[in-house]
Amino acid sequence: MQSVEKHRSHGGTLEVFDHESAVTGTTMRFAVFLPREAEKADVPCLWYLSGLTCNWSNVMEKGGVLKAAAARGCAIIAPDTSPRGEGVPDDEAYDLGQGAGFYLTATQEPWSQHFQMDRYITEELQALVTESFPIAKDRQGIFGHSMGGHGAISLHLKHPELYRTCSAFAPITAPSQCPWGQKAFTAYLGSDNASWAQYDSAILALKQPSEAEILIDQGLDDPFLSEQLLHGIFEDACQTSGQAYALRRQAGYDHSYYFISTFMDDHLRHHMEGLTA
Ligand SMILES: N[C@@H](CCC(=O)N[C@@H](CSC=O)C(=O)NCC(=O)O)C(=O)O
Repeated sequence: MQSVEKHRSHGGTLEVFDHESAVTGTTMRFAVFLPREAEKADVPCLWYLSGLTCNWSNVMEKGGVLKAAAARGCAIIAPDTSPRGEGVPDDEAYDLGQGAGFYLTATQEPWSQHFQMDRYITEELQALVTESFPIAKDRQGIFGHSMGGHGAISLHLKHPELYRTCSAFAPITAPSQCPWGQKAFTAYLGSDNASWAQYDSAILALKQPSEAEILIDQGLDDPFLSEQLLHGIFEDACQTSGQAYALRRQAGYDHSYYFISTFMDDHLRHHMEGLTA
């Protein structure tokens, strides 16, 4: 693991690392924010999964997460959204390939060799960061935005003991039924959509609800709302299964980091209340 940049921020430290991933077969980059409390004790940790086209920097630079995490004594881990580099397949479109890993294990060529983002995050990066940093393994949560909101909700529902708390900003909640998800799942998983259910948050919420309350903020002026995000399908699934959720419809807000940063502190509070209960 190699440090590529390090900054003091809000009394804590933001550091960016490269490491060789055996799971993706590439060099992967991620960022860690440690609050000042981490100098003396293990701290709770939130995993933030970003959306299409993003890497570690979007939330750290524009999300308002450093100030919020420092105020609550919480670590933040921001992985990349896909493997990258020469030899890694890509697509001309922004919503497939590099920057668009969809937090799943691809089974189809040419993607399957490198695109293993769920195992990378839940197994390899999990082991690396909990061995390397003062993180309380039993106080971890997960959140994310858009494609990363899909990742956060699906990984929480599949690993509720690991990620005890969950929230999302404008998540893709029913990827099997929206154009972004259908395109990615067809490419990565194949056209037989039986395998898609394991990565679909609405289906997971219906079939294997968790004991946590999932907080979602959704801007009502989000240009992707009606076609891609489909929170009504997720809400119906939660109501049927009993999955606890709080869906906050935010008038006037769009899909951007101006929206995310507005509600970031609410999400940190949601997680910290859940992790300290
Ligand atoms: N710019 C692209 C659209 C990509 C986009 O809007 N990405 C969002 C996430 S969308 C769902 O996962 C994002 O977070 N962008 C980065 C940012 O800093 O805002 C296009 O070509 O239309």
